[in-house]
Amino acid sequence: MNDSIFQARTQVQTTNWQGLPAIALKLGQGDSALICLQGAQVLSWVSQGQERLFLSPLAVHDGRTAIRGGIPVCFPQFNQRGPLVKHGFARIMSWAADKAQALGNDGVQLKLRLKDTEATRAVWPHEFEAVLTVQLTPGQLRVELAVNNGGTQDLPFTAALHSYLRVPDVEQAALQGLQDLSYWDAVADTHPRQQGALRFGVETDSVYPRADEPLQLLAGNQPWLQIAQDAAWSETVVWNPGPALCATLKDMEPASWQQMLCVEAAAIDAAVIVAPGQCWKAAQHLTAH
Ligand SMILES: O=P(O)(O)OC[C@H]1O[C@H](O)[C@H](O)[C@@H](O)[C@@H]1O
Repeated sequence: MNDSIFQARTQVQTTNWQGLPAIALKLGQGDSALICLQGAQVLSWVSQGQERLFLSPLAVHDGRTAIRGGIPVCFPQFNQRGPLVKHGFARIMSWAADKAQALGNDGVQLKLRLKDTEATRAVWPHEFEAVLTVQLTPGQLRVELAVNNGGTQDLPFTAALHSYLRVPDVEQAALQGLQDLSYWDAVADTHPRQQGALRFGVETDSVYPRADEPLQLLAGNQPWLQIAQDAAWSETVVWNPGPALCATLKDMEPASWQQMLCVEAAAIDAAVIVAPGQCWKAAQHLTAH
């Protein structure tokens, strides 16, 4: 699929990832992204010649299992905070892609849609349309989740953009910007206050309130990524399984925990409620250094 509205060197191609339908975006400047229709999941983002997202070499690709890596969309339930499958059904369903559109001089935007079906209504009795908008511009990836309530009842949900960021070595990484915030350490089940930057090496699973300023992820002492989230994402979840939990995850190599860090834009502590006819939307913005 090449489109004349694009600059000669901006490319949009239908392709596949491990046999699953996918769309590849590439800018004239060289940055690229790969989006799988299963889950509307961004699986790859290459900026300045470096892969910025982690995708497990053992990720399952059977079309019905959650894909380990990239940016899974958790909707309409985060984790096991409700009766639905873990992290909701959106990540294991096939979304429909609109035609890609040009964005500025050298950018591209792709919207993917998921609507209620008989199967979703059977487990979650709501009429909805979720729209994931992926915007790729030089050095930046912006991912927005919108949820439209097409029904006559309030639509309550929790959600997250469960971004798996690739890092050269998580034990040499630091995440800045969450200091002084009180958070829930889900591993210890305690509510401490964050002292300084986050460092990694053991299992980390923590829920922070959203910080006012963008977060900075350092690799060694070098800036690696900036992570920002719109205010409607009220929480940030930071997850790394560490060596012990990673060894038990069938779709991760034992050492994979060293190459990833999940920094998730989340709306989970209180359910979002969308009134009939209304829309909720919020984006996560990743900027490569
Ligand atoms: O293995 P998954 O179902 O993809 O979940 C992976 C992780 O997601 C989030 O980060 C949660 O906070 C973790 O508790 C969970 O283990």
